Amino acid sequence: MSRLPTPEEIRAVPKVLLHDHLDGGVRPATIIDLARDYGHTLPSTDADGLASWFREASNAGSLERYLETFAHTVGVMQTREALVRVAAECAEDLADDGVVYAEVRYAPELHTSNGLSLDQVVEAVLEGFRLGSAGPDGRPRIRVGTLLTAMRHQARSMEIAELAVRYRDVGVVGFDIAGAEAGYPPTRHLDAFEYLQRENAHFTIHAGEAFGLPSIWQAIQWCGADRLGHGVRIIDDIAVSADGEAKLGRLAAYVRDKRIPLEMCPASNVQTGAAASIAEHPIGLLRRLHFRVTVNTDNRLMSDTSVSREFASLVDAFGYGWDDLQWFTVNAMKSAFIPFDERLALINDVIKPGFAAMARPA
Ligand SMILES: O=c1[nH]cnc2c1ncn2[C@H]1C[C@H](O)[C@@H](CO)O1
Ligand SMILES: [Zn+2]
Repeated sequence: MSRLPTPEEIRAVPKVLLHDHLDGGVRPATIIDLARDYGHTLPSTDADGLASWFREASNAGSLERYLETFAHTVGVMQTREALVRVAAECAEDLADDGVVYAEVRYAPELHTSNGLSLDQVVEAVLEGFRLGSAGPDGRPRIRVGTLLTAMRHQARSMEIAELAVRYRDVGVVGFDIAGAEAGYPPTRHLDAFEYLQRENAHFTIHAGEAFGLPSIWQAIQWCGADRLGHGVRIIDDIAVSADGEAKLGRLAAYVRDKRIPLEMCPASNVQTGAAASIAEHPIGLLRRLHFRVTVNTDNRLMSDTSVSREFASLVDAFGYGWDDLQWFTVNAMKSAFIPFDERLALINDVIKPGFAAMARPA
């Protein structure tokens, strides 16, 4: 059997990230700087101590408790300067990890408590991504598209959907809803999703993470989601017999047949209790059954992760090789919210040559 990809090799290949929260990936040292400037009290003022605090507090076993940690990132992301800095550093960190295309999401409504308007929040983040994407020669090292998230327990989704459409030609590529899932079904925001469909706009929905099949069913069949954020609970609609044969229910079959992308976030799911461990994560079964699986970070700070680390942990748990990692990457690029010709160019000109050079060195 050929040698498995090593962490360094994984870092070197071109990767694609579709599900990453801006406020879940702030550098600990930056949080400390900003908290000092804005008088925000933190659980630790030492960068390593703060990093461990986030990791441990996020090992909560429930999505609701996991989400409480965001008070310490969102709390320091309330000015234009802070947002530009956090977004620029996010683009740099992703590019350093070898990510060539990323869709990064955040909820503009969470960043207005110091008086910024929703438009000012969006413009600050776009400026940060522009600055952080440029290499030393000025040429972009990474392409970052933004998804605007509405919080599912609030009632501002229509406003945020309109914001996403307003900024669609200058870097915002789609819309999402996030936050506690139980008790806040996607259909609560049906007017926003119907508006986006009339506008020919793209959106994903966090569904099937902390709640089961009804959430996934609503996201797809009522709301018209292009992709599913997490979607792990789709396995509740798949019966696997003792000999390994899988029988798909109607919803699981629909998701697979329609090639609906699943934005899987293994490390995050273990922390929130959506999966017991990486080795038992539904991604193993779903990959085997050829669902359109993609691999994502969700919150790099809370999970102390990166796309490369997620891949490395899957290599460890499932013995994945280069073909699997390329398959996840091409799946993600195919599922991105940028135009088809641009996705194809990244697949043919960047991703495939990058993997070919690594898997079959000259
Ligand atoms: O995995 C998640 N599920 C639901 N909501 C989430 C997850 N990760 C982050 N969020 C929330 C907390 C953030 O403040 C918000 C916008 O990024 O989205
Ligand atoms: Zn998420």
